[in-house]
Amino acid sequence: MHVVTKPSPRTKNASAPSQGEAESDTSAPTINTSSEQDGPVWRDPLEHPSFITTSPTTTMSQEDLYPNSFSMALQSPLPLTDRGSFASQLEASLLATNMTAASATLNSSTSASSSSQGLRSTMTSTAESTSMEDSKGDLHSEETKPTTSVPSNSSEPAEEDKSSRTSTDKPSHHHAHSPSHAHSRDSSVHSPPPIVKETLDACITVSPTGVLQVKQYELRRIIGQGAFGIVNLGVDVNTGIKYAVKEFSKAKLRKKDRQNLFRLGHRGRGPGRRGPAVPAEEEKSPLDLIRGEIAILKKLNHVNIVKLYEVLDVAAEDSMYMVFELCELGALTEVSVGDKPGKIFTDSECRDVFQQMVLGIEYLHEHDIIHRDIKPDNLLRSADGTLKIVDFGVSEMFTKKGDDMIKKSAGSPAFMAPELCRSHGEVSGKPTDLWSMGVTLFCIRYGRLPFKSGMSLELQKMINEDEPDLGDEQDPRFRTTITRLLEKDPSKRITIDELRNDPWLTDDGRRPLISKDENTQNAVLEVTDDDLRGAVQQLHGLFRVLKAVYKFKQLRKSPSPSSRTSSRDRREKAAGEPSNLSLSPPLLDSPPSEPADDIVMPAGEMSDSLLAKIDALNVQRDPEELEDDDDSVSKSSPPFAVAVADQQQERSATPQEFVVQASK
Ligand SMILES: Nc1ncnc2c1ncn2[C@@H]1O[C@H](COP(=O)(O)OP(=O)(O)OP(=O)(O)O)[C@@H](O)[C@H]1O
Repeated sequence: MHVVTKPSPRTKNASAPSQGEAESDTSAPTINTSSEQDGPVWRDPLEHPSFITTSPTTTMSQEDLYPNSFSMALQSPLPLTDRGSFASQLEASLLATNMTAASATLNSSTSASSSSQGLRSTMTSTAESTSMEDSKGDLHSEETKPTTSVPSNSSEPAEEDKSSRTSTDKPSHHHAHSPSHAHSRDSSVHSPPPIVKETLDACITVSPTGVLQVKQYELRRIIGQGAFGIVNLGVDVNTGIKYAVKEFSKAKLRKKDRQNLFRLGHRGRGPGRRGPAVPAEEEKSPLDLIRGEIAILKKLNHVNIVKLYEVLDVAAEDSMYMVFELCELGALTEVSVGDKPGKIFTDSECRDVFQQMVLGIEYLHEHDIIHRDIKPDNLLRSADGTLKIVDFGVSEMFTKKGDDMIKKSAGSPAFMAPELCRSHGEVSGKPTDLWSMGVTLFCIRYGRLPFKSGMSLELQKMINEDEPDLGDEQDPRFRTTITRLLEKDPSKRITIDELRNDPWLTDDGRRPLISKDENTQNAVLEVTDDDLRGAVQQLHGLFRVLKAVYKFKQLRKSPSPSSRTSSRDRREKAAGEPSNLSLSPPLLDSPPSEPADDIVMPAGEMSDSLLAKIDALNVQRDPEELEDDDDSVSKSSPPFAVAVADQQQERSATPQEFVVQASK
């Protein structure tokens, strides 16, 4: 059963490039070719240091990972954290970043060899160099495989095609742009906005080789771990285009949502004050739980902001998915949480990265969006080195032009502005992003945090009172820039407009930014409350009734909602199970002959034997296990995450065990 959102009238005219265009687009996610030699080289995120745990034993060569302007600086070895002082590092890391759990990256090996054993997501710490080597081998062998090697599920792709009938696009890919900073001079800063497809009842299938496929996206391997689920390398089996498919646990999101409702009214994960009121008594549709993030991402169209292509809910499972542009090179850098310095970027690299940050944030601010969690972990890079701002989970979007007042604290403590540390009232949001940009710039310039403490109160005091140590910084222009970014008083802090003429940023005018008009011309379309509600296709009318009937049938078959599994569970346990079976049942045994406009009805009926097969495939999940999952979210209340016990534990831990926290 596929529900397709009608494109909004505003986005209908947006002409996405044809597939051919997409394929020739150098900035598009790389397409597999049959020959490793002649084909584009896809660089496995797992090879990138940002995908490697920041745990004490991480050692990884970075050669060859960076094709562009960063290559020189990356000759230096990865920052190593000190095994001996791990406890203090962990505390420091908790304050530094909310994603070390993500860095305790999970290496899901789906190589030809592992595929032959059926799908088995081998969760191991990529910190182990041996496993990294393996994963590299796997990746390259995988890349030489034609993407059609895994047959798509018999009738499903056709259904999927049908499901796209109202979304006239193929996944569009932004324009080509030259490597490194040249994009900042690129006249085609914006491509036509992709139309974000929304599918409420996506199908999950398991291919003969045991690879899980959600709609047309084959989930090849896990490339990251977020607060609410994993991030997969997904390949569209129809086009071969690669994506980052972010998987969310609905149970965790619901739990978080309930907590937010309790604490903050209706301001949970999402657009803050723009969030539409949702009646408490009415259970939200699953995608509603991330409606804010979806609503924001739908409106954004900038080369330095990650693109969202599709959101999918799998009704019978605990999982839902967001399909993003893949950022092959992973995070900009790791924040050093130990005594040893992190990677230090050259002056020119710092400028290049910061210019892109400025352009992306200018675009956001110009359209009344405050990111709220700028830090190196949320600055990913595409294959050509272009910076992509990601993670709008705590971002806020404002209705009234000029109103950027934010209240709740969010983001990662080490990157949090002084006014957020000391104030319980409202503060202006834009300067808080500028501060976080300053901390990020400091990190890449010096390989360390400007303010670092394992104790939260002490950290806040440092942020509020201490001046950052610029060491023997030789460039007076940079001293001025960073000092103005890390100005304690938000009203005196440098603004984006001022940064445009900053001598260091522009290298005394030799490296000017593209004009503000050009950078922001592709205006975010006005966001209405309807847009926000429509960020997720609402179920109503006939469909709601049908859904109720379906749910009733499900109840008969399945003892409790908690028996729903996540696709990850299924992936781990599906080896050896019958393949090519849709796990997401059609809506009704006998679908109505005239489906509602925006609903594509399933082609076939759901026979009892099929239901029995589905039941057989449904790995029943212990309700307590689900509760445990939820608990990992409640532990996560502080807006930062992290990670890992010792190396030994890492090897055996499940993803959940890795996540000490997370969430914003
Ligand atoms: N578009 C992408 N391309 C490549 N890797 C990505 C992409 N998006 C996320 N990742 C990686 O996946 C991991 C988890 O990302 P994710 O955004 O889920 O984590 P998070 O910062 O905890 O966010 P959230 O709190 O929203 O779950 C990170 O290592 C990140 O670098």
